[in-house]
Amino acid sequence: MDAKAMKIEAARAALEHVTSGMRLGIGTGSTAEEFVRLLAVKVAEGMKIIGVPTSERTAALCVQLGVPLSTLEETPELDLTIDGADEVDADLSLIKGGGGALLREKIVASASAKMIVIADESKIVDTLGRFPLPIEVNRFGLKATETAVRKAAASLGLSGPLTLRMTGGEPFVTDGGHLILDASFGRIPDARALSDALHAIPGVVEHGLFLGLADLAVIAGSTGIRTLVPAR
Ligand SMILES: O=C(CO)[C@H](O)[C@H](O)COP(=O)(O)O
Repeated sequence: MDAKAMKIEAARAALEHVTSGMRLGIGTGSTAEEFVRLLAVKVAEGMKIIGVPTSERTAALCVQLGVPLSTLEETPELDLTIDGADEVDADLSLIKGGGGALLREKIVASASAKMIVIADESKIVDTLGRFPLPIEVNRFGLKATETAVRKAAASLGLSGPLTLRMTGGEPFVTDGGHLILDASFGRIPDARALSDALHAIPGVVEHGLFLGLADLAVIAGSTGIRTLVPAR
């Protein structure tokens, strides 16, 4: 099975957790997009759901495929969010934000009674940090925020390149109008401590550590699907 086929299988298995009447958070990224495609088929067959997308990109795909949408203003409490991840550990702590949607993804997941992560097995890690940690920052005071992030990381024994995410020669701008610093700190032994330290920096809008949010991971591998629950 190639990577795309694994993403489709993970999305298909997660779809079994969706029932008619649900208010659904809908993630961002290539795996989440496979989920949207399969969900659209169910909707066309009569399944009644209302979706809250985690990005403009996901919203556009849902509109194109006829998946009914709402907003968190209209629908502030959701039953289930299904989203991809860049890394998943045994506690179902995640790194997210490879697609730049981490802020809305975290808001939507936090508004949901349950979060299911869908991924192929390449995303499983022993310790978070192989994938650069996305940190969404305000444009104002970028250099000062960068310095503060370096100091916060250093206080936890972490260091490494902090790179402003670019696209087409310009800084990448999130749906919320912010910038992203990708932090290549390597292994993050205490993700909670790093999360707290980053949240204490005023210029940091949000970061891609999703701790205690995922309830179930549906992981597709060459030998089939396995589900993981948090080891915590
Ligand atoms: O967090 C995300 C977007 O902000 C994505 O869920 C994450 O990057 C995984 O994407 P993909 O399914 O394409 O590997």
